[in-house]
Parts: sequence; structure tokens; C-alpha cells
Amino acid sequence: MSPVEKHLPFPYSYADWKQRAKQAIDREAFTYVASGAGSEQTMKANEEAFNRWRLLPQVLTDVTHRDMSVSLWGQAMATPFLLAPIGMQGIVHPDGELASARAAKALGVPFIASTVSTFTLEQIASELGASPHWFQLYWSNDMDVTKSLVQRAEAAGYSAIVITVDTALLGWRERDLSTGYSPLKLGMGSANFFHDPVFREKLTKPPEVDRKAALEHLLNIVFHPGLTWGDLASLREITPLPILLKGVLHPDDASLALDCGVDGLIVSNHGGRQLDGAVAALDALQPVCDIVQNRIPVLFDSGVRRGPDVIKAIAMGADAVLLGRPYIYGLAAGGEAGVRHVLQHLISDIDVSLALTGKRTIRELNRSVIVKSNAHDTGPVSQPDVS
Ligand SMILES: Cc1cc2nc3c(=O)[nH]c(=O)nc-3n(C[C@H](O)[C@H](O)[C@H](O)COP(=O)(O)O)c2cc1C
Ligand SMILES: CCCCCCC(=O)C(=O)O
Repeated sequence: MSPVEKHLPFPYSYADWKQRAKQAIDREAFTYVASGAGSEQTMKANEEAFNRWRLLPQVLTDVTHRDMSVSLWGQAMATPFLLAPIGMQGIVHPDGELASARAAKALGVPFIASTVSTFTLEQIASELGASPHWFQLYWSNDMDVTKSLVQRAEAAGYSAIVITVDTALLGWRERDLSTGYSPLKLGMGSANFFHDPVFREKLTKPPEVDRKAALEHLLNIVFHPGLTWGDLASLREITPLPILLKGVLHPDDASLALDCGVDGLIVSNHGGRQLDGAVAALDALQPVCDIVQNRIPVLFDSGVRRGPDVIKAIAMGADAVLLGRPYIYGLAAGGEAGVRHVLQHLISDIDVSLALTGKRTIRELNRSVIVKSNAHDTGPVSQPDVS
């Protein structure tokens, strides 16, 4: 970034934040965040899907007093969005998740900490204090380690466990394969494991003595391709916390999740980073909500960029959404202040969009405020392409 750009005011549009992030950080780190799996058609489809739906506002409804809070399992949340679990944030800024957590706390936005964070879940929780936070679990194929991570999260004050279920294996990410860049192999996501007493017990030498062997062990256990619906009961025995599944797209999986007694679902395709060619996440949302019928909360992510996107997803049936890449670009471009600006802008945009839709509260949103647009009417999605 040039000295002049460093002093420019923070931007507003997603494209401008992305551009700033690109200028601020290493090319490989930027590519890791910005890229998707394969040809990236699913990643692009996520944003395009929002453009196929339009809001149908109502007027003269007195929107003087507005409230964007939502409630999940009776717990109030100040905003209808949470920060998505994004691992290894240290690749874009030295303060990584700690900076994002501080910004989230400042604005009352719930934070979801990733298993593969740069800082430990305890360090992140201590930044957040009483501000709401959930823990995202990569269910390790070593059940002792999985159990230890969940128990540590509970002890550190996390109030829900999000199991990511779309990562039986890491997606085929051609742009990262081309650069050979793997932050996990570099150890950027190792903090929770290297500080875990159970993980450490299983090593011949501690990570401080043989980092290479410890990383190799981590890479061997972090995935669990053998996981099935039948395994969910064993996690329920470990923790009383609400359990959500992140990465559900198929309505039949929504039924299975209900049968298994999970407490919430997150409709997501991991931002197009896992299965290229998978359905746009927004296209999967209504079928899942139709199965769930409000029995458990349904959250949504993948492609949320602006206030109207939040309104559309909630109108389709989501209880709340997760914000992903936009806040990471804020972090890359401006650390904690960058994230704070991105969040503040989104909060304001949601507020304005809610009012202009003719609604005062998030609860009032329903399918009557969205219509499918004509195919020829969609136009460009993100400009300019800085990827
Ligand atoms: C750099 C990066 C790292 C991510 N790390 C995780 C992770 O550790 N755990 C997880 O469940 N999802 C992870 N995700 C997926 C996000 O939680 C979320 O599903 C995705 O970013 C949504 O897509 P969007 O950012 O394009 O809106 C990651 C996404 C990105 C871009
Ligand atoms: C299962 C360990 C690798 C996780 C990588 C983080 C992630 O989810 C991503 O999309 O990148």
C-alpha cells in the first residue's frame, strides 16, 4: 500500500475493501482468502444468487423506531448477523482474531471463533468478555482431542458449538495449489492444538521442540472424513451447549439434523471454497427452511455483502446470517479499526434497508418482501474484479 493510500478514509463498498486488502497484504495470503474451489463457479454463484431476488418494499408504515435485534433459543443478539468462523486470521493481520473480536465486542456483534485460529480460544474469549461468542469445531478424528476442545470452549464461556460438516476433506483450491501456499502447514492455525493438553500428550516431543512433527500430527488428525450422523450423539453427551451444523445444503440433511436433535443449522457452502459446482447457498435456503418449519434456528452464509443481502436471506426464512470475507478484508486493510468500519457500515445498511422495506423489526420480514427477478434483469454482480 502506498503512503497516500494508507491515509485514505475507509471505503464503503465491498469491492473497494477487497481492493484495499489486496494492496495491504501478501499476494498469497490475499489469494487464500479471495479464492474458491475449482473454477470458482460456486463462489461466484453465491453473490449472483442475491441478484436474482429483489425486495418488494411497502410504504407509509411508520418506521421511525426500528430494532434489528434477533433472538436465538431465547438469547437476544443485538444484530441479525454474526462474524463467521474464519481460521488463521494472522495471515492478513498480526492481531488476527484478537482484533476482529475487539471490533465485534465494540459493536455487540456475536463472534464465532474457528478451531484453526491463530490465537487460542481462551485468548479470543478473554477479548470478548461478556460479548456473545460461539466456538466452531473441526471435529478431529481423535475423539479425545475433540472432547478436549469442546470442554475448553465451554470453560472459556462460548455459548454454542458450531460443527462444520462440509469439510470431510479440504476443497480443491486451484489458486492455492498453484502458489503452493498453505497457512495450516505454516502453523497459522495451530494455536488451539499446540496449547491443548490432550493433543500434547499424544506427541513424542512437544511442539516447542519438534514443531514439524507436531504440525504433521495436527494435519493428520484435524479432518474426520469418517464422520456420520450417528456420531452426533457422542458430542451431545459431552456438552449441554446448543449444537449447530454448518454447511448443510440438502433438505434431506435438514430432516436428518432434526431427527438427530441438533439445535440449529447454518445453510452454507463455505463461501464456495469446498465443493465447486455446488448450489449457490441462497438457492438452498428456502428448501431447508421449508423442512425445518421454525423448529430450530436456521442461519445462513456465503455471499452476504450488504444490508439488502441480509434482509433477503432473513425474508427467505433465515433467523440470522454470518458475515465472512467482508470483515476479513476490513481486518487486512485496517486491523481492528478496519473491521469496526465494515461492521458499522453493515449495521447502518441493514437499518436503512429494513426501514426502506417498510419494516421496523427483523421479525416482520417474510417472503412477501422478496420476488424473483427476471433472468435478463440481473446485471453485473461485483465490480471491479480485483481477484
Ligand atoms: C479465509 C477463510 C477461512 C475460513 N475458515 C473457516 C474455518 O476455520 N471454519 C469454518 O467453518 N469456516 C471457515 N470459512 C468459511 C466461513 O465461515 C464462511 O462460511 C464463508 O466465508 C462464507 O462465504 P463468504 O465469505 O463468501 O460470504 C473460512 C472462509 C475463509 C474465506
Ligand atoms: C480442516 C482444516 C483446514 C481448515 C481451513 C480453514 C478453512 O475452513 C478455509 O476455508 O480455509
